[in-house]
Amino acid sequence: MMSAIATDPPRPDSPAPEPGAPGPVPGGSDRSAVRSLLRLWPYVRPVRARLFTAAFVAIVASCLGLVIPLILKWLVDGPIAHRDTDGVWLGGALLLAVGVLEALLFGLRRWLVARPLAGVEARMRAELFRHLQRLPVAFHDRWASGQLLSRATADLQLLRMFLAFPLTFLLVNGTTILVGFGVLLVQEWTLGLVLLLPVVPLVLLCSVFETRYSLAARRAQDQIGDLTTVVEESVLGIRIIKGFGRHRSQARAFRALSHRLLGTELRKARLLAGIWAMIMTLPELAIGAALVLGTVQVADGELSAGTLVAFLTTALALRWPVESIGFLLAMSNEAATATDRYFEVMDEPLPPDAPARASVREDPAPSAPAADPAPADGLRFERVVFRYPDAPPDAPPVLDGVDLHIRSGETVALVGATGSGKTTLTALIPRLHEATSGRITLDGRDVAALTRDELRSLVAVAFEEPTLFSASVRENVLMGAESAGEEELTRALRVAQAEEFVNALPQGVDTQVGEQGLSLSGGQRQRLALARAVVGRPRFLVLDDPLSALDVHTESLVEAALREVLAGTTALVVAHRPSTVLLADRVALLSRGRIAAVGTHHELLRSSAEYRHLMSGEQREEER
Ligand SMILES: Nc1ncnc2c1ncn2[C@@H]1O[C@H](COP(=O)(O)OP(=O)(O)OP(=O)(O)O)[C@@H](O)[C@H]1O
Repeated sequence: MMSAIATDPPRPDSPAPEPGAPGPVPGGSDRSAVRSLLRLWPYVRPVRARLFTAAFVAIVASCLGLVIPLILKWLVDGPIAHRDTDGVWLGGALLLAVGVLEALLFGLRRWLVARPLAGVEARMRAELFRHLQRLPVAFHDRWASGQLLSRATADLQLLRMFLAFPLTFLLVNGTTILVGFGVLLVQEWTLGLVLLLPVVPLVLLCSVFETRYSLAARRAQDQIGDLTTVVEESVLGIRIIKGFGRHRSQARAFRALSHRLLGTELRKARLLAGIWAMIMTLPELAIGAALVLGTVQVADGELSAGTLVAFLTTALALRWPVESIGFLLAMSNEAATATDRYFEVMDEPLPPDAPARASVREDPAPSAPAADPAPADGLRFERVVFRYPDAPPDAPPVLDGVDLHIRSGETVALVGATGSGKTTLTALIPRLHEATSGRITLDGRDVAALTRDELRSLVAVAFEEPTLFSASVRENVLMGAESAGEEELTRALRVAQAEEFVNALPQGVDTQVGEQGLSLSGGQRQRLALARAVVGRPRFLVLDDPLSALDVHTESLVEAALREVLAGTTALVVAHRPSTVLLADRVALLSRGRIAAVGTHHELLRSSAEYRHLMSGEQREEER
């Protein structure tokens, strides 16, 4: 994955804007938080009954709070005015009962939503992970890993919080405000209208706030992704950082990013503080005005003291629902942004399993009839062109018409200058990248027409940079062929000359080799990766310089064992060293995007100056 800073999909590696600068928001001006949030419905659907029940319970609980002013009115105008002690006790008991019931109902609401919403979060995370696993390598080349991590963690947490809290409470508080104003207008409509006065300016302010806050929220969430990338790279690259004494520059990069994030968070806080100040001040002013007017009306005998008490208590009970709107909107905005970020990844189309491209091709190769595939035709590249999707448009393709036939059972070494496209060519066989044009056939079958499973069962790969997972040696090797038994595992380890060092590990093949196999040496990791490639006795084997990290002695031992494996398979082996080249029956020279020469090692030494130059190490050896 790229080390990069992301803000603007679909190029998540574009630089983040400066703090304060308007950040890009997906969908541009027509982005709607509601439309974004509606996309969560398929995930919420299975738990809708619980969510609606919880919302209903919360509405009942919240509206119960509005009964308290009515009891107070009855208390003031009735028992208190008539000095009826029993009535006062009854009123007190009623108030207590309503309060306790309200608390119990809010507790029930929380119980109702907690488990289902954790389930929604887990399901969304699992689907994101599954999608990420199936997205093509080109996608992962483009996206910074921290951006993906933050989507899978922080953004999904935000979504769960939104579903648990703001979603319900926007509904609950909205209903409470409506019912409350209804009660106020019924009690004394003139005073009710005074309280309604701030509504228009508040709605306008909220809509301005929403637009500004969503920009800041998007920027903050992208910056968290950038920060995650830096932390992840600093941890994974700790050896390089220490080896080159780069702590300070890494710390500087981290500080710069966290400073940007701080700026964005402060902007969010300022926006929130502004809207909150308005949301708190305007209703307070209206309540103050209503209090003065109401007191005058009571003094004039136009209004009972109980009604005024009930009116003001209802108005005060509505303070929290009104005041909460600001941060509920803020949280909803962040959730909408998190939803956008989540679906940016989920909307990335998956490559079709077996594209129709192969079957509708206009120029089928005569050597590979689709209806009757030639058995044991080996591996063929036919006019294969490949250009990286993110390469500049004027750059020449990395592969520009590769033609090569590796006969069944043959091993061909692929040789070329560094950067000539050898790794790229090998990556096209298991379709880690799709060829831009041309085709690759395995025993006459176009790889583009094979399903991923078929392809994986035919081809095994080992790359120069061996990746091991935090699992046991056994699990790492058997990843190459899950059905392989103990015998196959031992054979594969023997071929890769890994048996001895694996047996010396504390728990042998059951030893956990840690994240990226960091507890093993480079050569040991490379041998386990090689064992993984050969364990399933694949029909086609693709090895990208698999012995580069081995010492000369181990290399010759691995080569001797590998010869046996290669004898029974069709293989393409990227080779930098003459010793690896000698494993092959023939050598193909990749130059300027094409196969410039094919022949045995000695034929090419005679006929190709470029090959002689590349193999000059061996020449020196021969001279010696
Ligand atoms: N993900 C990518 N996006 C764009 N260009 C890429 C990408 N990966 C590799 N390239 C470019 O493609 C070209 C071929 O790279 P490749 O890794 O296939 O070369 P190679 O022959 O295997 O090199 P080496 O011998 O050094 O391993 C290089 O110019 C490289 O910069």
